[in-house]
Amino acid sequence: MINYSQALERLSEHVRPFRGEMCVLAEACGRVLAGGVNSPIDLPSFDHAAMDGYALRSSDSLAPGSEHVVGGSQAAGDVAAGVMSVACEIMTGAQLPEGLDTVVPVECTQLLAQGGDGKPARIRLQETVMPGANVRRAGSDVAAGARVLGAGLRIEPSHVMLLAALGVPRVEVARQPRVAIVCTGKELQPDLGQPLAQERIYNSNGPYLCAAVAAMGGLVLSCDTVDDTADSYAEAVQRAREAGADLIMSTGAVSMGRYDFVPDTLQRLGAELLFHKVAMRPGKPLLAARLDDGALVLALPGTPMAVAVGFRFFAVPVLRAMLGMGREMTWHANLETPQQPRPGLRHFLRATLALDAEGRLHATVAGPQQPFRIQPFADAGAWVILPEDAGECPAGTKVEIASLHPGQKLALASTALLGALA
Ligand SMILES: Nc1nc2c(c(=O)[nH]1)N[C@H]1C(S)=C(S)[C@@H](COP(=O)(O)OP(=O)(O)OC[C@H]3O[C@@H](n4cnc5c(N)ncnc54)[C@H](O)[C@@H]3O)O[C@H]1N2
Ligand code: MOO
Repeated sequence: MINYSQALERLSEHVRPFRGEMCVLAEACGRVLAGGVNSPIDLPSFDHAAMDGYALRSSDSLAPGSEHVVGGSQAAGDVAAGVMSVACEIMTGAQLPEGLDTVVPVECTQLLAQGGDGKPARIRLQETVMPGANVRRAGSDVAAGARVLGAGLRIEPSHVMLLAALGVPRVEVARQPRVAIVCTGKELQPDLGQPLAQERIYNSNGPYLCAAVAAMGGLVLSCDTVDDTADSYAEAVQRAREAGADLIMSTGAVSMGRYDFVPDTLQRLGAELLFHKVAMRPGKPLLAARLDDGALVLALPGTPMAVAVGFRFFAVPVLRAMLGMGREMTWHANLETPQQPRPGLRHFLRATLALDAEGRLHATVAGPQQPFRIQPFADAGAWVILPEDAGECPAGTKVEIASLHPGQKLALASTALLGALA
């Protein structure tokens, strides 16, 4: 049986990063940059005041008690005043008049005289002002031409703020992977609003995969529920292929049972089998294949945690590679709960994370890890990954961890210590 690393490598050989396409900024959140972005402008684009007050010349006295004639007023959005040789009333965000280079906050001044228009005419400084104080220099955040975001970055709201500030109206992003989902099983009830017949179960894998694909930045083309016949499955795969799927994910019918028709059906469709059965728990019966038009098929075992593991540790790397995102960072934590994994299998365990007072990360593996149980998955914050040769793992063992949710950063269990770790 193939091990996890070999299986992933075999799959990855068939994935190339997708071409880029232009996307307007308003729709770019969650998309992945296909190329780096350089700043077209300085940010800020002009020297401006950081406080409401008065702009001064640092060549004049800035000592407490010094008096200054105020010769104008400048607000954010005002066209720059010409060269000034006396103080100027100024508002936060306003351009500094040429010749002035320092701003004193209004509360650090005393108003001595007003003009007929009610505007300040003369002030006295009450505190020492440092030359250059309270001025935000042009380019001090971002210099024109600087690389601000790199290719492979998933665009988050913070990136949208930066790109908007730079006046970037659209960005080049990787084309979204098109994913079709096929859930097999005559026991499945896809309509969640309907009461269950005694012999049926709600289809939870389908909605999970739809949500997970979308969270990873993929495009769900379809989510079919089909019965336990090879023909229905073949037709659903064929439909997905014709719709232009890059990745077809099915659930169920891939193990040893009488109705486990997936391997034979894919072969009948002319697919190249990449592997079937991976030395891991849960999700061992997983199968990967490639159709002759290049679409990849991940046939996940139907058990809910086999689907979760298959998605997180096979589909996510594939989608990342299609999106040009590169490999994920590896994180580690101290194991809180001793484990005796079965030798030769890679184990993926649902766990919660917490930080201790010294900032060390600890992982507590949820009690029994039966693969049909969904509640511990919903309660978890991360996966603990034990390699095939982990041996006995006492408490305190340093273990690899991965974020529970695809496309998401690690979430800590302790609400007091919620942190951005990745
Ligand atoms: N004799 C053996 N039996 C089994 C083996 C084995 O090695 N030898 N492997 C077990 C393992 S491990 C798994 S995982 C399952 C995988 O079986 P299938 O891929 O054929 O999946 P199904 O039998 O169709 O379903 C398994 C389980 O999951 C439920 N299910 C299926 N689809 C959904 C869905 N969309 N939403 C919610 N739940 C779903 C289904 O009702 C079954 O309970 O095989 C073991 N057997
Ligand atoms: O792959 Mo299975 O999920 O261990 O029952």
